[in-house]
Amino acid sequence: ARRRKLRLPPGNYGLPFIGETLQLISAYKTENPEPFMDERVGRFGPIFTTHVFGEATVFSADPEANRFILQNEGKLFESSYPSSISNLLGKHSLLLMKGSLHKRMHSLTMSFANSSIIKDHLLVDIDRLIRLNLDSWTGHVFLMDEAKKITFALTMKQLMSYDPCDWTESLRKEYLLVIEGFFTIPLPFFSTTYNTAIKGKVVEALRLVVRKRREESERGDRKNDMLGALLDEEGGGGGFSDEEIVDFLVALLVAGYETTSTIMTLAVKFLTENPLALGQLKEEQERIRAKKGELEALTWSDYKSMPFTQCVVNESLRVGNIIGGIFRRTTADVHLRGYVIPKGWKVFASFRAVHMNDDHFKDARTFNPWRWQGDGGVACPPPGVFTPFGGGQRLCPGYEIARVSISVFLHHLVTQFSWTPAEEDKLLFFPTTRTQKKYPIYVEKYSEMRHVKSKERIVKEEEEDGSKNFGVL
Ligand code: HEM
Repeated sequence: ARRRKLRLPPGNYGLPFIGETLQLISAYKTENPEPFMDERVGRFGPIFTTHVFGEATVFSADPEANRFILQNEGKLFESSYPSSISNLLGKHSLLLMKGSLHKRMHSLTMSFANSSIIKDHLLVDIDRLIRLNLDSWTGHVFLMDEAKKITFALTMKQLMSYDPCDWTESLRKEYLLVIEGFFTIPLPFFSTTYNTAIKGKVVEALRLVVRKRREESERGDRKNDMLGALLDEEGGGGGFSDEEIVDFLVALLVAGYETTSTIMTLAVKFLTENPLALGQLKEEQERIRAKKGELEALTWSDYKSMPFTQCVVNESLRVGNIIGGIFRRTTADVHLRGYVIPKGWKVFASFRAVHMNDDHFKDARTFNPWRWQGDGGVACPPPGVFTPFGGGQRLCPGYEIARVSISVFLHHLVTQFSWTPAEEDKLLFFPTTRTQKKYPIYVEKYSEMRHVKSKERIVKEEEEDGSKNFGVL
């Protein structure tokens, strides 16, 4: 038999140094970034080589290869983030940890956010905090901004037991500066020092929280949140410094903030554009609400009886591609689907390319939640085909919390409000997936439509409320 010569995947390196970076970026700045992958997959096949962000990189648009990459984390591959992202996250974040420390901390985070914990106590707060946010909606709302407030409130509660207050709101504003500063730099992969300066304030605020909680914990006062778990972990032989704990918390905040809030926004956008799907989801949610009192919180069994909503969440994750793929570096020569990738090379497993491929999802580029309807539940595609939360040792520890938060949000939104888009808004994918105008909508609350009040009553209430509304000005 002829010996097959092992070789690098075929591809183009583009211009010296910048390679094909500009082509990649300009594709992702449009509503339809697919051609960048399509052209290369068409010419070279689903595994090809390119040169982006200063380095030769093997791209995979192949579900089996993606699965192999995810499953061999820590063996043949390790996660590899550009220095700008490492700076943003801090080196003690879960995303940047490696080896046995990563294993231990990943499972600690997973166990903190697993379904029995959500069922047990996180769900009540998720329900309450989402409702609290929606209570303030009137008239014109930027959905993306509200979704971000919600996500921040949920995360602050889950990480360190803080309810929304002036302090959390000012922390959120500082935090926004960090994140927005980071993502408005045109080439985030090259930026370095800018973020560290503003990040300082967020870090400083959290350091005070950690110090206080450490004292409380030493006095035996323990709280049942992520920070509590990190402080307790010390007993397990770890002994994290305040610095390490703060880094760890900030990275959880970063990882969950944009992702969850963007999916909330996109799900609403997709539903608005698909009245049939919205109608079916609304019917499902109204059926659940009809069995409960108006103010009663959703329970785990309510959450488990929303199959169509789960189809909508899946489909929003599939089409939204919040995390388009993951970067890795080979730690040995890797044989992959007939090619060899040398040790030390960069690899990008594109989830987006698989999610948007007609071979794996019929009419992949249309939003169709019904495609997820399986026999008696939500369909489950073959391994490597649907990976919005990654997989393997770095599977997103927030995946269940994210799904629950989005579902609870959709429940309260559709049972309490009707809405119309205030402006046309479109999707962009660079530097992150988002809508251009933060998805502005006009909302109307059903309860206000149902119980039409008498005019005198409204005038009287306004008089009573007057001092409250204007007192602060
Ligand atoms: C829709 C929402 C979300 C999406 C689409 C998402 C997606 C992902 C993906 C694809 C990864 C894998 C990264 C890799 O392999 O390099 C990941 C990791 C991670 N996610 Fe999420 N995520 C979401 C929400 C959250 C939330 C709410 C949290 C916070 C609890 C969170 C925390 C993390 C952390 C800490 C990691 C790093 C895990 C590790 O490296 O071991 N994510 N996420």
